[in-house]
Amino acid sequence: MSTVRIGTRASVLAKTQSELVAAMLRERLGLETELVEVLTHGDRTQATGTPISALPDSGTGVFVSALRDALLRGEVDVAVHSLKDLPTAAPEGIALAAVPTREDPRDVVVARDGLTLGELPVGARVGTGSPRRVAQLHALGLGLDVVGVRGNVDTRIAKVRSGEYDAVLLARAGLARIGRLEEVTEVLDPLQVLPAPGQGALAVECRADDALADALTALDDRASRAAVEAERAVLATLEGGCSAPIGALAELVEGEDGEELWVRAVALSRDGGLSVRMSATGAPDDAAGLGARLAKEMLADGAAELDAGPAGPAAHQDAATDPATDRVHDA
Ligand SMILES: NCc1[nH]cc(CCC(=O)O)c1CC(=O)O
Repeated sequence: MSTVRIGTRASVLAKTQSELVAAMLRERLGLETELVEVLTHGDRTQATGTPISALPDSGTGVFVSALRDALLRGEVDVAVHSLKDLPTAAPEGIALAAVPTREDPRDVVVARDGLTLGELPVGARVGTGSPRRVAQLHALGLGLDVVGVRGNVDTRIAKVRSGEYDAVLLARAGLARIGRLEEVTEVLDPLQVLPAPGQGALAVECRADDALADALTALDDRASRAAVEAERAVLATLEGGCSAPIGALAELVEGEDGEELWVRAVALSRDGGLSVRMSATGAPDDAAGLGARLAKEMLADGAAELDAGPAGPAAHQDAATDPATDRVHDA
């Protein structure tokens, strides 16, 4: 077979993730690979300084669509994304060929002086562009001053080093992949801060009609796929009924009758003052059904009303992300 062209964004994290998938293709399938950098709409606006909120397609998938376009145009054969950045709608002509083994999905704190969130003084400046993180930070009740931040992982950490922020929140997975785990000063318990649906997982896409789709299933991890299917079903169903920030995490656990999928989810008001939190267990092969049912219960239990309240502090920050998730803000 000829060389597999893997489309990637130009950021360090994106290239590292694409190289990870390239290595799997070489080692497991004996394929030759080549990384092809695709400049996305989001990357261009970052360079020019235009806020993402000012873009016509602000909301979902600013960083995703350019890679998919390159795939559909035949310029690349594989696209690698952070799964949490994908819109829930399935794209025409593109297959989610593999979800490789997921990294630790939890959020982490990178704070000055090795501090945890609980050790930061009242009024400390904590940077995040994610409404999900903003709402959950407020819900902790620590009196933190939550402020918007943009830029890639490096830039965000640098803002703690320079003293501009006392701390930033990031996905552990991104730091693990770029070899910066030593920056972490606290790993957040999902009981307090639930990650974004799909966080820590990669999405390996190809053209639906490409013979490569079959071969790529060798990269798929069953447990990771089941977990993210449940989380994304929670997200898709909640999105249908509210625009509140959402966290969700599913894990395979050993139940009385064998393997079970355990899903936890939260929807919050933007200021974190109100939340609907639920969990459920079910069969891993009904992951999407499980997630959808959980989300419907959440909507019935008040999640549908969450976005009706007055806009909280999240309304004042840089709207760098989709209202409900971490999608769109720069990796
Ligand atoms: N939305 C940005 C984004 N998309 C994926 C990751 C990290 C890697 C991952 O979650 O798989 C990040 C950065 C972050 O949230 O800290």
